[in-house]
Amino acid sequence: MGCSKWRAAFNFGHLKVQSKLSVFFTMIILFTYLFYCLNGYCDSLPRPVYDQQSNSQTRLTSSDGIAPSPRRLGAHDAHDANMSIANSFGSKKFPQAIIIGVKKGGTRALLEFLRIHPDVRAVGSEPHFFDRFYDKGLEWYRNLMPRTLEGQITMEKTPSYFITKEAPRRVFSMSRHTKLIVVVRDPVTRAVSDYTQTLSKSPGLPSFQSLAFRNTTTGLIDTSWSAVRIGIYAKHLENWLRFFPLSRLLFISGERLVMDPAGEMGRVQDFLGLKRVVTDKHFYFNQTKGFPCLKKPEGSSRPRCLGKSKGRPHPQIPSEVLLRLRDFYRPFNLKLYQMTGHNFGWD
Ligand SMILES: Nc1ncnc2c1ncn2[C@@H]1O[C@H](COP(=O)(O)OS(=O)(=O)O)[C@@H](OP(=O)(O)O)[C@H]1O
Repeated sequence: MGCSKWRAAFNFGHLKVQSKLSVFFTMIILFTYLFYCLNGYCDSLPRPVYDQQSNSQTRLTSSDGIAPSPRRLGAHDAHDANMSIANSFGSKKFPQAIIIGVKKGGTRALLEFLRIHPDVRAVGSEPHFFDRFYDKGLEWYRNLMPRTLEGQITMEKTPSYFITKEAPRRVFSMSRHTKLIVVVRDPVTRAVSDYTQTLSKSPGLPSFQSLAFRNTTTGLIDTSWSAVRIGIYAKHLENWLRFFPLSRLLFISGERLVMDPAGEMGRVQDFLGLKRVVTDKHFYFNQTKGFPCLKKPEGSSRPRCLGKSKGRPHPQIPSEVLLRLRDFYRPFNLKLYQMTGHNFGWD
């Protein structure tokens, strides 16, 4: 009985076979569309550019800093689904600006602060293309980049580029117009910070002083220890200046980035030709962490500080060791001040 009703409803006998077929296919398309909509896939329809831009600001990354991981977001998951929309628009470009150093200078803080700017899109993790993965080729590198819309800047940060001999030539051959940002920090504190990081991974590490000195009695510094070598900024900078004019480089003070993040961010935005969108309104000083944190980091509406590995306590190093290291760095620091025309006030 039921079957005959259906038969009657779908009785297209008066139509030609061709018309029957076209009605049949139309219904299949309609049902498929309905099925997809019920499952939430209709969201992938094109959206106005304004939406794409606002979504692009909430992109997630795998950074070790303040960007939340997709799983941690929970209630925001529905919102995340829209992010793939933003990602399917725009195009992947080579970075126009790179934070090339220095390790432990405050490079993560700088990148996370920049990422709240709507015209900046950056890779969350460190690509290490110009030092470790250069043989993978430029297309591999470009594919790592987020999609950008007209007027947006693509960025990445890999602090080891600054000390990599081949990096300046390689970056130059990608584009001579690449803007380079270097976050420098007192080389003595930087060395201790570097040591603290290694110590956290290998608790049995020898003492700082036994690694820093080639000979403890003469006080000869071991420049082959990377924690020391990285801090000879003037030497590394010479390599970059063989390929790039000084005007293509911006030096950010790691100390000022902590004391006055908005001030340093103003300089970065000017250098990148961006509107000064990131201002003091975006920061608050977190007393517990002892560092500035973001009121509203990218991809989150809640205030967030950088992760535990950023801004951690340093082990106590004997003051005579630090003084000896300070003496060692002084001439190189002065050279850096001279080369950059900027006194970082470490001496
Ligand atoms: N806002 C804020 N919050 C937390 N930490 C901050 C911030 N600004 C700068 N810093 C300093 O950044 C240091 C880590 O530097 P990097 O991010 O360049 O390290 S890394 O090379 O990527 O491992 C880290 O070094 P440590 O203090 O030794 O942990 C911090 O001093």
